[in-house]
Amino acid sequence: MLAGSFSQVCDDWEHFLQRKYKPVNPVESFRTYDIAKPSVVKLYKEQHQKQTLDFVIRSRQKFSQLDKAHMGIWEALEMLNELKDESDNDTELSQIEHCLQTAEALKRNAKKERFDDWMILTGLIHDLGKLLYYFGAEGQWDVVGDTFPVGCRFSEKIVYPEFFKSNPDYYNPAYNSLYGIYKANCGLDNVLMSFGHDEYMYMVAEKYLPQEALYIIRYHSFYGQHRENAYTHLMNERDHEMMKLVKTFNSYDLYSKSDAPPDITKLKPYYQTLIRKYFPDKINW
Ligand SMILES: O[C@H]1[C@H](O)[C@@H](O)[C@H](O)[C@@H](O)[C@H]1O
Ligand SMILES: [Fe+2]
Ligand SMILES: [Fe+2]
Repeated sequence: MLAGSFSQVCDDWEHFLQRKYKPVNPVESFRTYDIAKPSVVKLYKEQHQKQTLDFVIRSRQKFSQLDKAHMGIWEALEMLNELKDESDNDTELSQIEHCLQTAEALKRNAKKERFDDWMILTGLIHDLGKLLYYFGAEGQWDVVGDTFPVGCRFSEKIVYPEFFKSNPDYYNPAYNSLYGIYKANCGLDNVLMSFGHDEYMYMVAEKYLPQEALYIIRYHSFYGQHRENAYTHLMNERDHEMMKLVKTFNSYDLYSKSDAPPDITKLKPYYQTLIRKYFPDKINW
């Protein structure tokens, strides 16, 4: 036990040094999974093993009821304050801080980029689905991390593709061809993604936000597509249009992680007003 935690401290320290002395190129120093924290590797090992088509169908069913809580957006953000995302190699901050960093980065560029205010709001709430962790998820592996389609071949472009070899679907001929259970260009609407905070928050926000915002929330962790373009064969026209927005959003989600921690109390009034414009006081989770 003691030896275990000692080696954990050593691993973390080594990771810290590797990151600290890696040449700082603002873009290249993010998502460097070749020098990942041990918690990140462990997370993806479990995620890739357990996210099967069957699991996704059951999780969607379980969480689409929205019977887990009834609360407001800011309340939800505060609840997320304690959560540290084990899959994230780039931030040690809590999730409320990450959400505010993303929103603030979008706000700073809003005029220049002509972002509507819902884009800023999307930054604020995009990771709120991580509350799943407190609502009966099985661990962090079904809450955080990059997402990918299930029911068809796992792309080699997904982080740690080798871990898919312990997923039973990897060996199922109905699921391991290029299209698997899907048709060419069927649209991501018709594709089942690994279950996690994106899909859950999409369900929670569905009644309240414009389609573009919902699309960003639903696919923001789909790096296999928005970064690697590995699933274009499943996309339709609408996906191509919408995916541009996801790419734009991603640079604010990712690169704001190096900004200074936000002053939560100072920012609260602005965001409460913005939240009120789109959401009622309390919503179903
Ligand atoms: O580790 C991160 C984190 O969990 C993010 O919230 C998610 O959107 C990313 O895809 C993932 O790489
Ligand atoms: Fe996320
Ligand atoms: Fe995020």
